Amino acid sequence: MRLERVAFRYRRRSPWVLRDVSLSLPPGQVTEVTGHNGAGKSTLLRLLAGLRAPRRGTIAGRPAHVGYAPERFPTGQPFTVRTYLEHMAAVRGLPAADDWTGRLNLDRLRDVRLPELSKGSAQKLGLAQAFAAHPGLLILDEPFAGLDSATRDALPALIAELAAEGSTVVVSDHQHCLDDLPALHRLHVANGTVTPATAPVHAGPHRDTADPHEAPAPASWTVLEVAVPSTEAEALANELRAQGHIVRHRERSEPPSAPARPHDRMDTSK
Ligand SMILES: Nc1ncnc2c1ncn2[C@@H]1O[C@H](COP(=O)(O)OP(=O)(O)OP(=O)(O)O)[C@@H](O)[C@H]1O
Repeated sequence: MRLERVAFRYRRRSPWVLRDVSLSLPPGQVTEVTGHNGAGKSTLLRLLAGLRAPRRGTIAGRPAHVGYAPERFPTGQPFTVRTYLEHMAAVRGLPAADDWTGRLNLDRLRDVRLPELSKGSAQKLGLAQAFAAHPGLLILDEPFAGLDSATRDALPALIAELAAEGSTVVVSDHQHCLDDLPALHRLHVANGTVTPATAPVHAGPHRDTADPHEAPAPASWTVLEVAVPSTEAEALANELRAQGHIVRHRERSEPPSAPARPHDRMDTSK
């Protein structure tokens, strides 16, 4: 898929959101899109998905099947999760695919009506319908926002799986949850332009607001292991992520024994 000198603004006299954007998105590539609030990430994703047409320039080679999960999934529709996914499959001429509800931890909500879904569950349904589209192009707009830890941790592997099957995947993700994916391609949106971001965009405790062109990555990283009761894990993980830290989630049935002496602390620099 190729964008050639694409420019876009929402209204004829409003400011240009994107100007002169040229880029290629090959099959099987996962691309992370970053940029400040209001930079134009969602706009770029809507153009890629075909929901908006460029005012200038061309977009060529868009795959026939596009899966798109918006930043905020609309829940005003009069369906249950199950009937919504069945309708979407029918509209697309595909068999109803149940497996994505299971893989996105939505199974127990299959008979819940959309307006009754929590924000995170609605987000998962948006992802399920996008994955179920058998997409040659998968567009996910801030998919990690509002997800529970288990789904957040599972999502990169699901994205990588689709890419391995040949899908072109584009994800806006200001939390950098995809940084562990090998061969992740990065684009940065700023001032109406879209440029490759070559280095990993880690900028320490304030990653959410960091600009890769302004904030150098720290020289070294320390991995701390913190054990908390499961009931407190999600709140703490969200708090740490909000501060810009990278958080991984691992369940244990037994509490780890507390270190007996100060030098027993686990403090591993990498
Ligand atoms: N439907 C719309 N009509 C008019 N202007 C819009 C519309 N959607 C977005 N904009 C404007 O386009 C610009 C880019 O918005 P966009 O949502 O693409 O940015 P973003 O990088 O995704 O921001 P965020 O990180 O806050 O989601 C902003 O100035 C925004 O106000």
